[in-house]
Amino acid sequence: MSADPRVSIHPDSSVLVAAIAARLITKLVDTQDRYGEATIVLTGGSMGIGTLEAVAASPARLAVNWSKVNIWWGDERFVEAGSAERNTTQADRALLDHLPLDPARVHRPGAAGEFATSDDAAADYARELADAAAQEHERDTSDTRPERPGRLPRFDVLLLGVGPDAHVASLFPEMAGIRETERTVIGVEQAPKPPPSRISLTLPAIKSAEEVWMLVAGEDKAGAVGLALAGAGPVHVPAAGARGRSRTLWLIDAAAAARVPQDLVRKEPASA
Ligand SMILES: O=C1O[C@H](COP(=O)(O)O)[C@@H](O)[C@H](O)[C@H]1O
Repeated sequence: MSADPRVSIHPDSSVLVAAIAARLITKLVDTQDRYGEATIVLTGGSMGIGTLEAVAASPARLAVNWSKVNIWWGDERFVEAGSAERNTTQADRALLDHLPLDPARVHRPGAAGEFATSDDAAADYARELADAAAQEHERDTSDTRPERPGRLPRFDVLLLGVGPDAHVASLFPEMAGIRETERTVIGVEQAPKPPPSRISLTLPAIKSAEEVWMLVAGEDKAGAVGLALAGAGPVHVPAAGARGRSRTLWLIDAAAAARVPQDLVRKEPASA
């Protein structure tokens, strides 16, 4: 089961990242109130890192118990550890280095130099996810949390940027990765956006998340957003396939919203 998309439009990218940060902080606090911990899947790219910077700038971040936040990544660039190209390095600099996280809960995908190929690093990340799922299943004796045995832990919120070509995570249009139905994580080679070697969650793994939030700004993304929301197929428009089990939220700015089908746009009440 997956949730139909809802669209929320903000005037520009700076309002957008501040609004996403506020939502994210609230979501983490609410989830921790309910379950004692919360799990997020981060994304790279302009909006992913902009959102983390906005969280770092918000005094409300102190309301979150960061030592009980589990962190995963939807994709990573398969380059050397510490490279500024890595989504993890950028996230560390933007936010994670400044938080009292529990290192055991921060799950960075492997790097070139640690693994021979992106496939090897992907297989290792898939194992780490499956281990976390098994531990979660053993730990979870309460009846408040749905039973989720399987190869993936519960993802409370999964963030995704969208490229101008409609790629999400490192799932690019027409490439083999977007058609993957069995594995949870794949190695990607010859990605059209540099760097060419990457690791990515697959669409089934993305769709296991409770909530998927699509973060998009800029007029160069308007075509991709319009096609994704008009019901295009995921092989041509990967963003169209990204859905959460209980919520799919498109958080976008006015420029990226230029081609959103009108019936999906939430009408704001007329101002007094
Ligand atoms: O390369 C990547 O691109 C996408 C989109 O990035 P953006 O800068 O166009 O917002 C990003 O979501 C992904 O994590 C990243 O690896």
